[in-house]
Amino acid sequence: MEKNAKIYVAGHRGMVGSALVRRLKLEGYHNLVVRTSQELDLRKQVDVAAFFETEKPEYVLLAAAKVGGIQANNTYPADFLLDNLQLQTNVIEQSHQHSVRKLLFLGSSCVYPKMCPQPIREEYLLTSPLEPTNEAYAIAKIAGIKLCEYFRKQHGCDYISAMPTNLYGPGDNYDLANSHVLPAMLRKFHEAKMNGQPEVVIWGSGTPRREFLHVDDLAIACLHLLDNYSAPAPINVGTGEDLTILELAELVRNVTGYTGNIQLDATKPDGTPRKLLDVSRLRALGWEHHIDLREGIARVYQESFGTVSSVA
Ligand SMILES: NC(=O)c1ccc[n+]([C@@H]2O[C@H](COP(=O)([O-])OP(=O)(O)OC[C@H]3O[C@@H](n4cnc5c(N)ncnc54)[C@H](OP(=O)(O)O)[C@@H]3O)[C@@H](O)[C@H]2O)c1
Ligand SMILES: C[C@@H]1O[C@H](OP(=O)(O)OP(=O)(O)OC[C@H]2O[C@@H](n3cnc4c(=O)[nH]c(N)nc43)[C@H](O)[C@@H]2O)[C@@H](O)[C@H](O)[C@@H]1O
Repeated sequence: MEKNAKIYVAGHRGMVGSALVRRLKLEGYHNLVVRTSQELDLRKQVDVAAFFETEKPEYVLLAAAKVGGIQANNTYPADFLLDNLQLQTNVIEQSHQHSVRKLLFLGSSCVYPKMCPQPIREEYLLTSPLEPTNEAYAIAKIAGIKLCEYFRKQHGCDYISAMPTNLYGPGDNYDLANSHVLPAMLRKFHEAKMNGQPEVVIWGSGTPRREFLHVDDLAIACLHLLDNYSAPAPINVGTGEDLTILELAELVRNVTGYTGNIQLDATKPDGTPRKLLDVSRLRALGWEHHIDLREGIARVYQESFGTVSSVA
């Protein structure tokens, strides 16, 4: 991308969108277009069309979405399917209508089948059933991947799809009911330490394995893909390393300096047993992650809770 290119970052106040804006500015891109959801509800087709007609962006980074952790996905499946289908379809269609030069669509590792061989290669998409707790969100994301693929096939549009693993970083959601596991654990362990609580309860069996990537590493990967990737297939973005939820809890306990016990709540769902991404395709393009998980958690803990980690 040229440094003066007009770039629309959809979802710029979110965790991913704000990381993209920080990285774009750092790399000297200054012609950025942004709108909050209050200013432009991307679910409204007419408003999205008017926005593209006025702004005519050259590049689109689609980081707006309805996002949440396992419980939010499982509780509000109609919202997750409908909101995401509407907003992504409007943005992708209007990008075509207004001759956007390149679009990056953000999917998620949950698009892959529940019982995928590990590590997950991009070609495993749509080979067997999805994990039920996030089926609605995954179906919306698969529709987005396919819409990008089909616009490329039918109209020659340079639309690409990145599949990030579970992300964390500045600007994460810390709501205990709707957040992802890492921000939830940071908050739970921090509050337990501050309040002198004897135990912290974490959800499920503790045995599912997850892979975590700092959102600043993701932002670098996204810009790298915009310059170096042009193909219909989605491309995985992750570290290629995972750990169990119980191991993660021990890591977060250690970072926060909490000394109490960890209790498991088996009434809560585990979700998919494992979703480790095969990141060889992206590595072959010259990208590697830089932020180690322990270092990243310590950094986020300090930024979000104003507390220096005991192990940083
Ligand atoms: N978080 C993860 O672990 C993770 C993992 C893999 C992939 N991803 C993908 O990364 C992308 C961004 O996720 P995130 O974690 O950054 O989510 P987030 O922090 O919740 O941010 C989402 C953003 O989307 C915007 N948005 C939502 N509904 C909208 C609407 N109707 N109209 C306009 N804007 C709307 C919001 O804008 P306002 O702030 O203005 O309301 C918000 O800033 C998503 O596509 C997600 O699938 C995330
Ligand atoms: C990246 C996102 O991943 C999401 O799946 P998924 O990794 O299971 O989402 P998380 O909500 O991060 O949960 C990951 C694992 O951590 C366990 N866990 C333990 N304690 C907690 C807690 O306090 N809060 C939360 N949230 N989990 C907790 C949870 O049961 C699950 O096994 C999908 O639902 C989304 O669609 C999206 O793809």
